[in-house]
Amino acid sequence: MISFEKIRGLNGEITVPSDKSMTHRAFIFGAMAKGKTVVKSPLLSRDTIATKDALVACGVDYELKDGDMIINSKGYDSFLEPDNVINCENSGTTARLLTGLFAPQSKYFFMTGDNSLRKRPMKRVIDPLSNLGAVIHSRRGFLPLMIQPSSMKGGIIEAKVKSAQVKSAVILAGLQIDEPVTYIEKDQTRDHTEQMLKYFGVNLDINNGVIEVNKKYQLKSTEFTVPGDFSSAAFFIGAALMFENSEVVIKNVGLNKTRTGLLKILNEMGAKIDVLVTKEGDEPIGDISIKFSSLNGGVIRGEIIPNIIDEIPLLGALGLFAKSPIEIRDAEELRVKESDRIKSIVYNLRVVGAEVEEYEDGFKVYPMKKVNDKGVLKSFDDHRIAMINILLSKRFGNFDIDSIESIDVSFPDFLERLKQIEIS
Ligand SMILES: O=C(O)C1=C[C@@H](OP(=O)(O)O)[C@@H](O)[C@H](O)C1
Ligand SMILES: C=C(OP(=O)(O)O)C(=O)O
Repeated sequence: MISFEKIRGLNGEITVPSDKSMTHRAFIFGAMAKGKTVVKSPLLSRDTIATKDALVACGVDYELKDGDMIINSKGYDSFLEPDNVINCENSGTTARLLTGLFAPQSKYFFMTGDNSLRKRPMKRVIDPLSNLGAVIHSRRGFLPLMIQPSSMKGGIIEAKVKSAQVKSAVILAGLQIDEPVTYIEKDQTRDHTEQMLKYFGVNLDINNGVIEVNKKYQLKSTEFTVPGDFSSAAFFIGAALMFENSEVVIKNVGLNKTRTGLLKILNEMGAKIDVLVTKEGDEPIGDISIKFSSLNGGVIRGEIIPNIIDEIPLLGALGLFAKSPIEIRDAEELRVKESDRIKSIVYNLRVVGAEVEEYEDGFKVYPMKKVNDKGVLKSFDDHRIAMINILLSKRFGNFDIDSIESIDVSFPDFLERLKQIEIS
């Protein structure tokens, strides 16, 4: 059990850890490319280390030097067959992307994960990869799974779920297959795989949600710098809007437009947010400034949902402080994250005293009327829920949290960085 003193606000300039999604991909692409790749300022957290360790098991060399990851690889045609089970730990991105990477390898791979990951669906990647000829056995669509040698062929895959991980798994397989592989998604999901492949010398044909991997590609080794993680920055953006007297600048954040929907939503709700782009390009970077502002509520649904998927629980917490309810719909994907994030956020907002309605695909949070005297917030072993609980605990001062250990998945030094800008 842990509790925090109440704070009054946040003030100052801060940076956030490097992007988790981009670090996973940089580690994977660096392993696929022949030669030496330098990944500058990667995120070193439980999730990204799981990806690196899996690739070390395939014979790829990773060396950390002054905070940069130096990858030496003979290329994906020379991966070794791991002689043990690969543990993807807590990381859905590791499990889904590596299933796509390994499926065409004509080797045996055994994969598992921690208690949370073993409950998360893998059928969503097994089915499309099997349609391309992969042979994958799983425990009823969940980890553990086994990939068996097969001969994969081209094909057209239509997205059944709004998931960048599924899209990326199909692309990673497609890059190793001689025949064309096409992936069609109706709702745009984060496109780091497509954008970052350009840095590794691969330009995919992309048109209106149709992504074509036309042939087998070899990746070129390169140098890639990972910017700050927008989803981690979101906690400071949210905090600045939860604590009056706040004024925060978050430096060097990745601003890929398939990730920053939260800014658009908050702007529409009346938040004072400015963005200064410091580097244009396929993966733009910039500084985000936020001043405390009171928000109007609203209904959020439709195609923006995949863009804000990891920030939705935080939006729920902001609903407590808005002038009218915040309602989220079309977000059923939240139910299969590290925890059932609809259940988790609804539970915690009720602990602090909020009126909340739960729906199969979302929730509705009413503005806070009366704060409960005390209670225990639960993190459900979910890093993003744990960080929201820390903010709620510091905002109200009278709630304990059962555990915050899970934050090492994406933001190991969250408390230390928050402390740098706290006004007590
Ligand atoms: O591709 C990625 O790096 C991710 C995609 C999203 O998951 P889904 O693909 O399951 O939506 C997101 O929630 C996760 O944090 C990271
Ligand atoms: C859902 C998340 O990650 P993953 O799916 O990689 O476990 C997340 O970081 O919020």
